[in-house]
Amino acid sequence: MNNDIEKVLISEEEIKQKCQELGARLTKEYEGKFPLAVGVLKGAMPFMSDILRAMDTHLEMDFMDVSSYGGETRSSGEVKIVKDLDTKVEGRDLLIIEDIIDSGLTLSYLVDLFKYRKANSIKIVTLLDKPEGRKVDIKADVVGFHVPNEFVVGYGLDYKEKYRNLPYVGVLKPKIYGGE
Ligand SMILES: O=P(O)(O)OC[C@H]1O[C@H](OP(=O)(O)OP(=O)(O)O)[C@H](O)[C@@H]1O
Ligand SMILES: Nc1nc2[nH]cnc2c(=O)[nH]1
Repeated sequence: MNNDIEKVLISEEEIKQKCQELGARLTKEYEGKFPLAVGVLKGAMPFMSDILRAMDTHLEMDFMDVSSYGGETRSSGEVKIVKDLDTKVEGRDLLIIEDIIDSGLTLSYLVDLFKYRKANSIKIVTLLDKPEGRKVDIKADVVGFHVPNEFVVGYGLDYKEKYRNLPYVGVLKPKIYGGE
């Protein structure tokens, strides 16, 4: 699997340090509160696991699965709920955890949904931000790293469901896209 990677953009060590730093920051921001951390499946799973374990505060976890993409790398522009939360959102302080904001369609849909469901507050935390991909105006409150306008994989991010288990973020060799 590692042989399929052309270049590493963000190393395992850099991700570890960033999770500690952001976890400490969120610990202060949520002191005395009981936030509901919402992981957006599947990509956010590794980041959610690491950043929440770096937070020294009580919190609740739940998961949402929405899909804004077809089978491959291009956005269809559609967002649909594949799995909804089990938890009531009304009155809660939401901490949405994402792996990447690209077009912004996924998060824009989720923020509107959670506002409609009367969340008390909504904070967006994303490991990666790809500002050049934006199609709608949305910003994260907490960003780990900015990435260039390239398709990235690893640490939750897939290409055809593979590479999510890479411990770093990188770019695939061109032959992988053309090789099937
Ligand atoms: O800003 P956007 O252009 O909407 O892209 C970001 C979304 O795309 C990816 O999810 P995907 O729908 O591929 O599902 P996955 O997490 O299960 O891979 C990623 O995990 C984000 O949720
Ligand atoms: N794997 C992957 N999924 C994405 N979803 C939106 N942008 C990306 C990206 O660059 N890589």
